[in-house]
Amino acid sequence: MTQSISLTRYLVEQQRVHGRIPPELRLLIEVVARACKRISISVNQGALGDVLGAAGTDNVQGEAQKKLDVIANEVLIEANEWGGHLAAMASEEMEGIYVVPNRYPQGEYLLLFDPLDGSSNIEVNVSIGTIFSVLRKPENGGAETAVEEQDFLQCGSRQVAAGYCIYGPQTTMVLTVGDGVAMFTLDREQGSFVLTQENIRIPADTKEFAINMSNLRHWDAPVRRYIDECLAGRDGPRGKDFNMRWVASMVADVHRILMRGGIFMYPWDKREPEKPGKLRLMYEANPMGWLVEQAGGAATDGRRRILDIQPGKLHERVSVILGSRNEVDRVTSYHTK
Ligand SMILES: O=P(O)(O)OC[C@H]1O[C@](O)(COP(=O)(O)O)[C@@H](O)[C@@H]1O
Ligand SMILES: [Mg+2]
Ligand SMILES: [Mg+2]
Repeated sequence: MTQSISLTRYLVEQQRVHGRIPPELRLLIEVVARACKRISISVNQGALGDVLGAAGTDNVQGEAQKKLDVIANEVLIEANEWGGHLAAMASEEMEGIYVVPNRYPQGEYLLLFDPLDGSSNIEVNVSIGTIFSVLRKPENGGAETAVEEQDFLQCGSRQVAAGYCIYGPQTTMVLTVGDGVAMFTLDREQGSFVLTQENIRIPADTKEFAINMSNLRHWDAPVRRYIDECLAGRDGPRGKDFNMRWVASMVADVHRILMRGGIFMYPWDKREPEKPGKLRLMYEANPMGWLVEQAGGAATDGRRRILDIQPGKLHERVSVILGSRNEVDRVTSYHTK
């Protein structure tokens, strides 16, 4: 019988054998994974646990919060604030950054998260997830300097770890520390994440696209052209039929793309022209963009590599095109030519 490898063992090997991550980062990822296990329990309780429905509050983006958005946010903060690995956290559900209180040991990392992605799917029992990104606190004055929002405004290419946990038929954590993408499935009997796939690769070509088609009339010409060509199928310029999937949980759509390829798009559209996109750069597009690149795919906003975008603010939005490399390159070329 082959021995199963837990997330903890995988991370210890990344640290000790391969020297890819320092011990503090390993411990930080383990705490995030523990928090995700806790969130998974709440998600599974559903109607039994009084966790469904609206929280009755709005977040900083003016979106109505679900009870689970708030619960997941609290779980992540409580699990991480006393561990000693973090200087501060930022979340989709909090307007400003959360600086680790000085009664707890201070660390060198910054953690960003979308505590519950795909909130519109909570009540209908469709996959949702937690997305996270880890940056290093910039060395702009030593460990004693107070951390500020400005410290978070780093390009995605500076991430030191990123991942998501999807709460679906299985609870699965997908992670990169910059050396490929690994997947861990939660073994509920053992209570631990077990390595179930390493070195995930996204095929360069695909016949599957993911976009919210109801926004078609609002799209810009390059996106419209790309989708029109897909819809024309084998009779059109692409010479092949395409399939469409849209879960409306970015975690679930990206997970499918990591497992079997595809392209995901949430582009800029004319409804709110001053808004660059719907999705958030720092805790949705950056971690997902890095995972996809680490699996051999690509991620752009139509013109720029997502990971090269310099954020101007914490909750910055961005247009997102990611997945199978040849398709992303094609849509990007439609924008730039
Ligand atoms: O409802 P729409 O417009 O299809 O948008 C779906 C997209 O919005 C999101 O739900 C936004 O994330 P949140 O649920 O964290 O706000 C993505 O996960 C998803 O891809
Ligand atoms: Mg989200
Ligand atoms: Mg969310």
